[in-house]
Amino acid sequence: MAVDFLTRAFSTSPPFESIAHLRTLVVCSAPVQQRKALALKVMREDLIMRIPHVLTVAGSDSGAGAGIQADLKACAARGVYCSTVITAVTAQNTVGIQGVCAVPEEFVAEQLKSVLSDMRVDVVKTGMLPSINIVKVICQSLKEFPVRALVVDPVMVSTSGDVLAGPSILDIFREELLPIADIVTPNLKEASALLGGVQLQTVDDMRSAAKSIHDIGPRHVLVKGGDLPASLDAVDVFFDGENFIELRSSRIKTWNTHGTGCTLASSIAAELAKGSPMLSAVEVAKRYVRTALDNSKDIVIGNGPHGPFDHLFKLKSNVQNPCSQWVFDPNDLFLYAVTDSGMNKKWGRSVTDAVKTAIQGGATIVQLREKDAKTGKFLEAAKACHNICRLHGVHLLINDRIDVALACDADGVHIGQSDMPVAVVRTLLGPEKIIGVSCKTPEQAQQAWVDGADYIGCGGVYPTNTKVNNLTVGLEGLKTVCLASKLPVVAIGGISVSNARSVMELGVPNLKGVAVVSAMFDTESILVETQKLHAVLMETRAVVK
Ligand SMILES: Cc1ncc(COP(=O)(O)OP(=O)(O)O)c(N)n1
Ligand SMILES: Cc1nc(C(=O)O)sc1CCOP(=O)(O)O
Ligand SMILES: [Mg+2]
Repeated sequence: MAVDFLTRAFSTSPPFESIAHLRTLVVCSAPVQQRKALALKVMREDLIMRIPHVLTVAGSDSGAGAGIQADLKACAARGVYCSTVITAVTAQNTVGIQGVCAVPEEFVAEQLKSVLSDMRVDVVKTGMLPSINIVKVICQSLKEFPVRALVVDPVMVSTSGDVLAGPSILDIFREELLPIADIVTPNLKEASALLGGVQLQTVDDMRSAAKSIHDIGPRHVLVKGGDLPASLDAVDVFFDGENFIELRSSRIKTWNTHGTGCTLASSIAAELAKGSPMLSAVEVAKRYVRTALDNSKDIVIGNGPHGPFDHLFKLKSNVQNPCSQWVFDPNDLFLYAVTDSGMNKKWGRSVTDAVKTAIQGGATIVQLREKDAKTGKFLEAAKACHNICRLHGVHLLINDRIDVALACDADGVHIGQSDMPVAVVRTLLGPEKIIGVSCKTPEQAQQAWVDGADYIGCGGVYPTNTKVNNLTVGLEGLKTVCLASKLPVVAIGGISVSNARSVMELGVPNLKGVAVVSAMFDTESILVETQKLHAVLMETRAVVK
């Protein structure tokens, strides 16, 4: 049925506008005598609500910071179902591991069969695997019951330094488990052990290790650099067999890091189960772990040096859609439309028409900046614009108003230096939402990165009438901020068709686009002016590249 449905879907013409529209088109395009049966099947599919499912195969941590318990909490937080196969029971707390009791491999096999033969598991994630035979049993079960993806966290040593799987396990990891893994996520010690004890001290070493581990057989490798000297940023190296991607973030200063490895791997599994591509899954999982750590700095549980953190921090604040999968791409900043209620009023347009036309003209991201709107009207407009943006695959951000962004489940917010602090906004919105911050200086840009923003808006590049008393930083100021920024930058302020080229020709790699208000919305034709801006940007992109 699924294949049949997809075949029809992709041969559907004209293009469908929504899944509901597509389903109707598919049913109507079937021969008359098949339509009723097809409609019933489609309705039944609509009614069956499948929840993405991760099976974790790992050890139990009695302290509940890591292992099976961390996996269950992470999956719950990320909105997927998690079943469990327990490979070992540990007596463990925040001080260390007091005892380990491995589960006999026959009983691991029995648990695997129970789950895999009955439930539709999307992704399997492995953690602590205390014996060679347990690894064999897992590989065998996965042959018998294939799943969509296998995430291997090659757990060997706990945060407290206790050994959870000895060197004898390495051969079977290399020979049987890694070759069937979709991603393996070693930390520096584990990567070194997998490669026979090579020294890993720099990011270049991590790249070589990622490549060598990839040669063993997994499709993707994430070498986690958390153990690099604490003075450096946190860097993980992702390798897909062709490209290396350094995933950098500032370090969160906290002792509560017990269980981060398990949580990251199960969060990656959760995103894969929802259908994310691998790099997006890794990025979202990293952001989730980072936000959880940031929200758990003050927790005190136990007397040991590394306490657990709060996976379910979101329960303390607003709950967002856990199944959203759409990750921010800095290139979305290319042509950034920022609305203005005064301008729409002047030209007699609704904000929804203005947004729709800007997107038709080539806007790649939209911000609702409705300074005069009352809250109720703003929310109404935001909901309507969000529907339009979703339909066109364009992110919608809300200027200043975190409450409105939450209420309409917008993709994020843009805030200024005197608005709510980024870290607080991040807690309110969660790890997946986009946060942009206005910055005029290198110091502000650095702080935005440390606080977990996604991009910065830098201006005014030129004088503007849209924002009163706005300081103009000029092209030089923009360049200085771009060079100091670890985040992508969008330029704003007085930018139009006549000067957009000069802005983009600064040629700084993290300057990703221009944000425009009046040159788009204070015009007779939003469509024509947006198209012109888009064309200029495309030309400069070709030249700068
Ligand atoms: C993309 C982008 N950059 C900068 C701003 C300005 O934000 P802020 O400093 O909060 O000023 P107001 O827009 O609230 O007047 C922006 N909105 N968008
Ligand atoms: C909203 C805003 N922020 C700025 C900043 O410098 O941070 S300049 C600005 C107004 C941009 O409007 P226009 O494209 O009409 O000049
Ligand atoms: Mg603001």
